[in-house]
Amino acid sequence: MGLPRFTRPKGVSAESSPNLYVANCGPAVGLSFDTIASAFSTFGEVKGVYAADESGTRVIVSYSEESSAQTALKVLDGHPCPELGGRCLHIRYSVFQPPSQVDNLVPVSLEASELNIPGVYLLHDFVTAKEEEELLAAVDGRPWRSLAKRRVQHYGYEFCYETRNVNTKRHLGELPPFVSSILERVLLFPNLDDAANVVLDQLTVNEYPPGVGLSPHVDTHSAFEGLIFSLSLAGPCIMEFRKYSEGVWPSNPASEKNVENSENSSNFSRKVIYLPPRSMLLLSGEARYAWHHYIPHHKVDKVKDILVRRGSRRVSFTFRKVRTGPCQCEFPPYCDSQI
Ligand SMILES: O=C(O)CCC(=O)C(=O)O
Ligand SMILES: [Fe+2]
Repeated sequence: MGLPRFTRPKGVSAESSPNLYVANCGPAVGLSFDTIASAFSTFGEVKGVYAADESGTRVIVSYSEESSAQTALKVLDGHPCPELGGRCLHIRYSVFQPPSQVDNLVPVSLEASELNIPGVYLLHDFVTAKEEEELLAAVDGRPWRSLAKRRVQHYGYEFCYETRNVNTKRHLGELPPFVSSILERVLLFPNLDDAANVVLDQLTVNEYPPGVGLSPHVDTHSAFEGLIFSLSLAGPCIMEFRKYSEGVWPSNPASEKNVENSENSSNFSRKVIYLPPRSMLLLSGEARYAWHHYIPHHKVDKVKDILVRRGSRRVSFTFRKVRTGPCQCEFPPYCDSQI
């Protein structure tokens, strides 16, 4: 049984609720959940008794009616309870805790192969710490454009966030010299069928402050070709992949907002990977065309039971090839060129 999402209120004067946080009570002091439910049912119908935390000495008693919780609190708080071996309970109203910012509930993979999504690859230490420093210095020497929550730079072609597309008629010029060695190195990526065809001509640099992520999206099929490379620098993050059942995936940015923090994940599969600094992610095939990618807006991520702080910033370099004709991918339900 997972822990319920009810906790002890922070202040003393919490609002009344049908859920009680009961301390000095639980399996670790010899009281089973059934015994506790039976004692508390004197005051009304008990919906459930749950561990409040891992201690075994604090429980949540959940009543059907708020009035039952009020009576139980009045009678039992600070008084010995004869039905519980005379124990003196400490009771407060409990409050509903929204889903944790940190605990994503989906285990975070360290390797792309664990995800079982065709077309996702991750290479660790794609650049050295020195190269990372140089790349950061290079972009910090160029003008940033401020968006609502993060800063961006575009090279090759500008990406327009309103249309989620690029104006192919407005070429901004070659990609800057400071990424030349990266462009050469991506050709050596072990998972490319036809390296000769990889001529990346668009670069978006994103700078995320702590707690800022990116809404779930698929890079527009008609805007970019099939390979998307993303280099993570300066700070880590996690990336979630979502595959929506056909027909329910959000087809426009406005509806994406509604699903961003959706608890109702029955409409999509979720997989999560950890992106350490200096790693290069490749999205291709199904991963690029049919899965949304999403960076949760966390300051801290839970990775294999370890809390990993995002750092003062994360800077990503996303390399793509601008598409000149319609997309003819094998994923028509997800393709803006084929709907
Ligand atoms: O920051 C990243 O790694 C991903 C950026 C991204 O998905 C995008 O620019 O479309
Ligand atoms: Fe993207």
